[in-house]
Amino acid sequence: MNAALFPDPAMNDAPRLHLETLHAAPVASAPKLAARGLDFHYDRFHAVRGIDLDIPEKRVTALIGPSGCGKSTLLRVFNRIYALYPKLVATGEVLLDGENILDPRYPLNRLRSKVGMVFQKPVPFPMTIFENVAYGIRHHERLSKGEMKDRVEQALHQAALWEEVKDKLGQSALGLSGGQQQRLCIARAVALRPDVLLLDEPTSALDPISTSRIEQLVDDLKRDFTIVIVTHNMQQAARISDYTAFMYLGELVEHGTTETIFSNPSKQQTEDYITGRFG
Ligand SMILES: Nc1ncnc2c1ncn2[C@@H]1O[C@H](COP(=O)(O)OP(=O)(O)OP(=O)(O)O)[C@@H](O)[C@H]1O
Repeated sequence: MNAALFPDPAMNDAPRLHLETLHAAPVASAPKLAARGLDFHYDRFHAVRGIDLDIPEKRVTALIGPSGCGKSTLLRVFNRIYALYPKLVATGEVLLDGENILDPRYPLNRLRSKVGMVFQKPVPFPMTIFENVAYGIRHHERLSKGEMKDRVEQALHQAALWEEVKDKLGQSALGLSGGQQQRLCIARAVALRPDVLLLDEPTSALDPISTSRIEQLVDDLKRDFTIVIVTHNMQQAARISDYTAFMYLGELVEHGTTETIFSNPSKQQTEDYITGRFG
């Protein structure tokens, strides 16, 4: 299905979870990220099957589906992280701005700077808050001390963490709360100024208040980044995503605007899942 033909939910004034028919203009631009005939094998296990999916630019796309359906695998293929391990094979294409990132000639360094990832459990490096953010930047760019300071501050602002840490940048990141650590991981990712942010269940280890801060943050970040988020939480998908893709047993069952998927899905399986009849 082609997201370019979908109405653009972000152009609609209706608040989230207000499930009305949209009358917004279609998204005209080419997708930022797209899977074409994508398959993935863990050795002999065929985990992702024939996925065709368009991810629109500067929008939030949620990947939902029951445990083991391949959401995290698909997300990991989007930044070729699987390439670190033997016997893991992706075939087909993942196009980032039209270029196939699965092509081994696509430089991994470039990919890492364009596609950032945040994992389920926040894992700060055992170093200072400042160094956590600066570390990745040093791998990709040569900045003066002043430029680095500005860049770290900007990333911490973008991750809505600056006010809480500005007076303790030299302290260990391990002393932050779980929610703060996750925002630090988001700061680390956005500090590289990627085009795409992949979030793998970023709130599943967090309390409700931290979860709501991250959700608000995701809504803010989509001004600057294309976001793909894996979530088990249907309410969360409905609250924060513009598009939703429902997967089952490695296949993409249905993909559309979040309003359509939640109010008027075309497949029975989708309806059963979002209404909690299975999964
Ligand atoms: N490293 C691995 N080696 C072999 N099989 C794996 C590996 N990782 C995942 N799988 C299998 O691939 C399938 C998809 O897993 P994946 O983690 O992508 O699902 P998921 O939808 O993200 O699940 P969950 O919601 O529980 O995190 C599952 O059947 C899983 O057992």
